[in-house]
Amino acid sequence: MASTQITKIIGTRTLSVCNRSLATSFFTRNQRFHTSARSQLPDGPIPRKHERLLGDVHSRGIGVLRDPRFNKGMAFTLEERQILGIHGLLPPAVFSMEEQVRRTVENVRKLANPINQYVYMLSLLQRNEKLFFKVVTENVEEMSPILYTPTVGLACQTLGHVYQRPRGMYITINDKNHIFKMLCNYPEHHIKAVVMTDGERILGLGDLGAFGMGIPIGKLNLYTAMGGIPPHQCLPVMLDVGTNNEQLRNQDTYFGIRQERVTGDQYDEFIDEFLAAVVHRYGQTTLLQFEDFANHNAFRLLEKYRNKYLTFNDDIQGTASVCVAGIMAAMRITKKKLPDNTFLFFGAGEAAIGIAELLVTAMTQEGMPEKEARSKIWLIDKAGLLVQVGGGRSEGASPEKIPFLKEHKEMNDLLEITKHLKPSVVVGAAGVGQMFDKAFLNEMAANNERPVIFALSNPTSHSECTAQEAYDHTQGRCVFASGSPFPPVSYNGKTYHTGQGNNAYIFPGVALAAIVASMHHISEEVFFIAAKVIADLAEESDLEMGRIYPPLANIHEVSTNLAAKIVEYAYANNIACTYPEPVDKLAFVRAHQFSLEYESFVPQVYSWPQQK
Ligand SMILES: NC(=O)C1=CN([C@@H]2O[C@H](COP(=O)(O)OP(=O)(O)OC[C@H]3O[C@@H](n4cnc5c(N)ncnc54)[C@H](OP(=O)(O)O)[C@@H]3O)[C@@H](O)[C@H]2O)C=CC1
Ligand SMILES: CC(=O)C(=O)O
Ligand SMILES: [Mg+2]
Repeated sequence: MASTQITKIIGTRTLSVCNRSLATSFFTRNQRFHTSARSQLPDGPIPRKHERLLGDVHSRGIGVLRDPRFNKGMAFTLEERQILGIHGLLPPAVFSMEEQVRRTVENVRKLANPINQYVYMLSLLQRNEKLFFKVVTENVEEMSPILYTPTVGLACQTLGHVYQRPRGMYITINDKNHIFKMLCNYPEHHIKAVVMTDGERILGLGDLGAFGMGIPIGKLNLYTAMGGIPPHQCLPVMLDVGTNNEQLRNQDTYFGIRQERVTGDQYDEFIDEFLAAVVHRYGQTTLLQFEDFANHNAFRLLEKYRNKYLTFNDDIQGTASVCVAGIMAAMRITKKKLPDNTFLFFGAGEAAIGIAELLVTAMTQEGMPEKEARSKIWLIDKAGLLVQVGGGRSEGASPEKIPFLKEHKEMNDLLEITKHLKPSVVVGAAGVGQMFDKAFLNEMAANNERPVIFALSNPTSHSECTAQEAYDHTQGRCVFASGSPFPPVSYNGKTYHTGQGNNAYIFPGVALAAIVASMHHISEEVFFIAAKVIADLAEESDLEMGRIYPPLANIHEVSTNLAAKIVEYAYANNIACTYPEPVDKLAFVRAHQFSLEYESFVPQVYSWPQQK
């Protein structure tokens, strides 16, 4: 023969059938085939670790259809059906992925009830992963309210009914001292990101215990749909230490441990052990995202671990970033500089304090001394305005509130405070719905030509006001954003598409960068960079229609560009461990993203160059 014919095989299943070693390499390299891998592979039996990894890959026949990572439903071609031994197991028609996407969207629309839509989509994920992510990514504005806020809140509240199949890991306080062994039960070996919650502050819905698992699952679905992070690299975790929600504990469908929350040293040791076990199992640069922990744990755990692990708190830092981005973009409408404003926060928790701190950074970058920047920011908590009152208040204030305490008389009525302080920017982040009423919004409009009003609390039922209310009661002059999405608003013959001030604009891009660059840790500066990138990506046409964020429909591209900027920062500041440094950061990021297209299972033939 003039040239040696070999088979280049695309598609892990066929590959595994022909050559186990090659399949191992193929799979561990994120489904990118390298011919050079052949010589690097050890002979003999594949180590146990890979055996499990390849467990499903060996199967032909019905197993292919039952594995969501490889199933294409009726998109398998006749040739593939024959090769894989599934011919006859499907109806004869062959549909394209585009047809499948269209039909899925139609089916979702037919289900008017959001929770049914959520269940439908999650069962698609459990059936056909590629199709799920293709549908969500290409229809993100329509799908995000179903898979994320507000419906995910409802899904968490009813998770006992909605639960279908295992996803992620449930680790309880009773598993202390065994967590590493438990992690070894997880079938994926290449986890790069863990999103975990203990369920104590789920959105604005309070303590939902183990039902809070809906949130890490939802966030990680967005990692892939909005950031292109491969789903097999993501692990959602519920850290179940009990729940203080007695009603929930007594529900017959409740599936968490039925006891009050464990606190103190036991809790801390549990979290410590979990984090150490994760990095022991998956490596020091595994990203650890804290999500929806209660305030009393969130701040201190962030302080404890921020320089020890690759970690961030989404509710504090991600929210800060997206809100400051929104405020910066809003300044292009109000024509003010940040230091020209008075900021008032309704709420002084994770979200509000995180935003306030990043605002201080932003104002100091504009040349304002820190003390003066802090003087521009006022916060309200359950006890009213954060004031010092002869030092009495500071005794009770948590450490993160102290830098914002003011020497001022006590006040606790939002309207009175607004009349008195005349803020130009108000941010609602207390998790209490309907606090921005007509009188309050009228007052904001009376004091400002373009009042900036953010109603960040989630889900929609906890939003401080609706978009329609904000426009109606400010004569259409407000600059509005909300944590949960609102449909377009009509006021005085004009339609406004309001922006979603949600950390979903931040965490997929930050996580993508952290993963691909194997960042050592995530500094505060990363969130400031992210805020600037997102603020700049809002175009004049967005601002004109009332939207201070780039359209959610573009979020995959937005996250990709954001990640590239952060990767650049990471290499410039020596916190990237991936070697060598890529020249083209954007191309580097794209090369790591999950492909939304089906892979072919048909072997392709090519020739080696003729040997002389
Ligand atoms: N849009 C987004 O991307 C995000 C939105 N959020 C939303 O923000 C909300 C708050 O979250 P988070 O900051 O983490 O929660 P926290 O529990 O940390 O903070 C809540 C804050 O609101 C204050 N508060 C509660 N009730 C009242 C009241 N009746 N009057 C005045 N203040 C009150 C609390 O006061 P005290 O300190 O006295 O207890 C606390 O300061 C939630 O709805 C959450 O969904 C959160 C993260 C991201
Ligand atoms: C969006 C989010 O993280 C929250 O509401 O908690
Ligand atoms: Mg959250």
